[in-house]
Amino acid sequence: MTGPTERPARRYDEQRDPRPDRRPERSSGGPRGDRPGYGDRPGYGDRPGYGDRPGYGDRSARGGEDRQGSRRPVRPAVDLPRHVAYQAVAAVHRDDAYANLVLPAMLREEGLTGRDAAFATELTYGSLRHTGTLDAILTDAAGRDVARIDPPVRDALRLGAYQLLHTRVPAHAAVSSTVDLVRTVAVSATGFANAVMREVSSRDADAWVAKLAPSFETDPIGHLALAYSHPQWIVRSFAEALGGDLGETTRLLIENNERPPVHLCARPGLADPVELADRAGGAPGAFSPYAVYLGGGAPGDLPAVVEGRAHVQDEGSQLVATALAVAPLDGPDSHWLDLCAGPGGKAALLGALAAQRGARLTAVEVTEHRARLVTQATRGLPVDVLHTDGRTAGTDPELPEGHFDRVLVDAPCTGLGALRRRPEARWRKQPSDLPPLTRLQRELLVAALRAVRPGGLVAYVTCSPHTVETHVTVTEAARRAGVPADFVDARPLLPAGMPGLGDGPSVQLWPHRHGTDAMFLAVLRRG
Ligand SMILES: C[S@@+](CC[C@H](N)C(=O)[O-])C[C@H]1O[C@@H](n2cnc3c(N)ncnc32)[C@H](O)[C@@H]1O
Repeated sequence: MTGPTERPARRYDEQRDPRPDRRPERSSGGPRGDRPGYGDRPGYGDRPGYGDRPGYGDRSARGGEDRQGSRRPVRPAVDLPRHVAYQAVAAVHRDDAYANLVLPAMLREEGLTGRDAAFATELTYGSLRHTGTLDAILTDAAGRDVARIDPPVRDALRLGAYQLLHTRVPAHAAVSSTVDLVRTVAVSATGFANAVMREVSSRDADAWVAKLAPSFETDPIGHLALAYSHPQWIVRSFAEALGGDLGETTRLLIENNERPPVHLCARPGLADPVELADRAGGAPGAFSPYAVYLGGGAPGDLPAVVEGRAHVQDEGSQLVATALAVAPLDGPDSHWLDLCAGPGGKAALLGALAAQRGARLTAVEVTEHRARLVTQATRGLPVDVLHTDGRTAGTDPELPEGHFDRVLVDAPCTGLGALRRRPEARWRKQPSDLPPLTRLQRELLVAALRAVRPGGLVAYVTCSPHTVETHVTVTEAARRAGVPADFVDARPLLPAGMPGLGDGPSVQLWPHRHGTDAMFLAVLRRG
């Protein structure tokens, strides 16, 4: 069993690109001083271990002076990409921020583009994904539990260790830039940081895994968790959903550590995916007739997205929403319902399909802010947004019993199927999240079965493959619904020839098999 193999071909050697003139400043009158969200943000100083240190860019913290106060030539402190990566990682750990939200904002604010933006992104996402393994290595290298290292120093060391073990940044550059970074946040810890980084650099990633991971033979889950940086309970749940196949589980873990492409949905009747792919420099999707794959860039700036003819949406999400729309149905077919609609990706696709079919979609969302997002996402489409609790479906006069022909329950879930898109998520989720979520999932599905008409269809969807959120929830809800419900084979509702769909009747998509998020789909027909 080998360790992580992720080694981007990108070289980033600060020796070649020091950019001293682009160093961020945090002087009192400078642009950073009064900017919310960075060093002077409200609350920054309240957190133990973060706030009481010299801020980044403070010259006294940059190595311009030694301990005796004598001047040495001022060296560049930290290049802007590393600085931004550090700030993003610190915000994730300090403020519970989401990397995919804070990082783009920081990149924009700092004017980082192209290779610099790619490097900052790689460092941020990579070190967050690999946190579990990096922490085990840092604990060993430091000779003390990583939890006992000051948070700012710990974040800097994680970034440094990531560069050493998972990028082609030369070791000397990774070590010296990390020490420089530590100097800006905890000047007294530079010697410690230097020693830890040198120790980390004494082995490559595979050798560290060989040293620290339990053997695959005696503890396969523990081994995979450390080798591929996932919590053990998540590895166990993936292995279970994959029928105990640890080879496949390994491929999934590897895929979760890769940066996924952006997927667009060309809204049916409003955009042509081939044309959109041409214009956006992407490629049409492999499975969804509406999908376009992009290598990166800023999809929100594309004219088709700005004009509401396309939206960003994982191909798996497109496939499960489309499956509900194409499932054969006898009788009327004009009332569609999306019971968990926010922020509106599937409602937008279903709304566009409803427009072509003379149907109308009711989109329900319990959170006001997210209900507003649904309204924005579905503007111009035959969609009515209802800000209410979906569990009232079948009893609420606006969501009458037996009224709807097709119902989607895209249930709130742990999101374990989308870990590749949310680098920090795997460390935030807990097994204790499951019981309240599965109760809610069951109640929403029971409500959906009340609201659908006899003969009508309900699609139950999660972006989690955890069997408690998928098979157990569906089976339990069908049992408790109080109306008859039969499983429909969901496999023929996906594009012909799509491989790896299993034995049915439900379908589990996988990043390593299909290149999609791990979406689960079960389709029920009310008797
Ligand atoms: C997985 S997300 C749905 C994603 C959405 N279908 C899309 O494609 O953009 C689940 C949504 O259900 C909402 N939700 C949670 N509990 C709900 C409830 N009781 N009734 C209605 N919506 C609920 C959450 O706020 C969240 O927006």
